[in-house]
Amino acid sequence: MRCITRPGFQSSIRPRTLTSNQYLILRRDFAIKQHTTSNVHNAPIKAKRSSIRGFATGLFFFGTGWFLNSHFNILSFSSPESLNDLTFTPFALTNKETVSSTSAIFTLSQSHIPFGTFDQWWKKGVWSIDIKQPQLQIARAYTPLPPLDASDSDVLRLLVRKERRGEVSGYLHRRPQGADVEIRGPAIEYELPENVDQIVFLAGGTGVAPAIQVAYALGDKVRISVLWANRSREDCVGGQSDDPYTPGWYASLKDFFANTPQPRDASGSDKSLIVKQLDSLKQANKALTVDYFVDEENTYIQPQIVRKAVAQTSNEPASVSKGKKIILVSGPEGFINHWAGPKQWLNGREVQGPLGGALSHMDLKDWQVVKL
Ligand SMILES: Cc1cc2nc3c(=O)[nH]c(=O)nc-3n(C[C@H](O)[C@H](O)[C@H](O)COP(=O)(O)OP(=O)(O)OC[C@H]3O[C@@H](n4cnc5c(N)ncnc54)[C@H](O)[C@@H]3O)c2cc1C
Repeated sequence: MRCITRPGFQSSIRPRTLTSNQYLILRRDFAIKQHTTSNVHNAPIKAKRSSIRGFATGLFFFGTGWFLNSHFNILSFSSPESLNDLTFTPFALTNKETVSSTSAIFTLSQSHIPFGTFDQWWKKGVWSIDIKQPQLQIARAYTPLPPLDASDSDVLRLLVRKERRGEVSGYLHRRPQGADVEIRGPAIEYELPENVDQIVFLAGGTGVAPAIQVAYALGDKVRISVLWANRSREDCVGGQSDDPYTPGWYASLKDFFANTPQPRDASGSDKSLIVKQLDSLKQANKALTVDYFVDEENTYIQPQIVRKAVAQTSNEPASVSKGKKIILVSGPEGFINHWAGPKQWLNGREVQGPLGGALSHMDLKDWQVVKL
């Protein structure tokens, strides 16, 4: 191997004993340096003074900036505490409401958050924020639930399932009330097109949160059919389907022998918080329907149910329904894969990938499918 000496290193291999010529050259170098540097002996003192002055000036500007920012929020663009999609900012966990044995709604707020921070986001479509687990330095996305009324429009309410051995969901469920939680975002997951007029939403578990966002964003303008599947009834207590599904003879027979629990009627106070929010959205939009499917009750979303939902919402005369028709699929990976096929990774980004799964075998005509 050839050994190359880099120019910067050449001075370090200068011979220890100098010839008279070399000695003269060194002296000349020293003389030139002395000539070009005025008052060499005072230089360290001057440098020290100017660095103190620089430090004091820096301190003054930093202190003034910090004071203005913290007292008047003048420099909000540089505030380390304003919510942004690059750095994490602390929010306080102000409330935790149990929904079921595995999920809860967490309310996160910040006392100085500017009024109306999320107003624009509620109109866009589906959006999320990231929550950080600080010990492991990992983050996961969560989908805020729309406000119940004007009083909670500047807080974030998140429906979070506690995954078995899940790092971030477990961390969040362990946080005591009043503790800080670090947040980044918001980030748009799916922007609703302008001219949408029909939506069928297939939601699995906490995948109902984006369905609630969409229903809230569209108000009473659009026909929406939400088909919500859960493993157990405790996640959707009191949820009554608008179009009750009649199980086939096989499921009925299985129910009979397996003593399958039947859906309970629930009074308003027994209803799960999510069912209550869906009910209040239905009050605001008479064209919103919700159907509940529960694994432990042997009710599942079936292809014929999706076909029916698509046909129902398509029954408008062509002159009335000119807008887009969209099927949104949201939930755990397995749920999305089953209905629409897996998403794909392209150049480090997750993209839709081709339509697969059960929906690819249906004649969906002009319906567009979006995987969330
Ligand atoms: C855009 C978006 C929005 C979302 N919105 C919501 C929402 O509103 N609510 C919600 O609850 N979730 C939501 N999620 C899902 C959420 O981001 C997390 O993926 C979820 O909370 C699990 O994260 P975790 O860190 O708790 O689990 P992870 O630690 O990532 O674990 C995930 C799963 O892998 C298993 N696992 C982990 N380690 C091992 C191991 N060593 N061996 C075997 N199994 C293991 C765990 O048991 C768990 O089931 C959303 C996801 C996205 C992408």
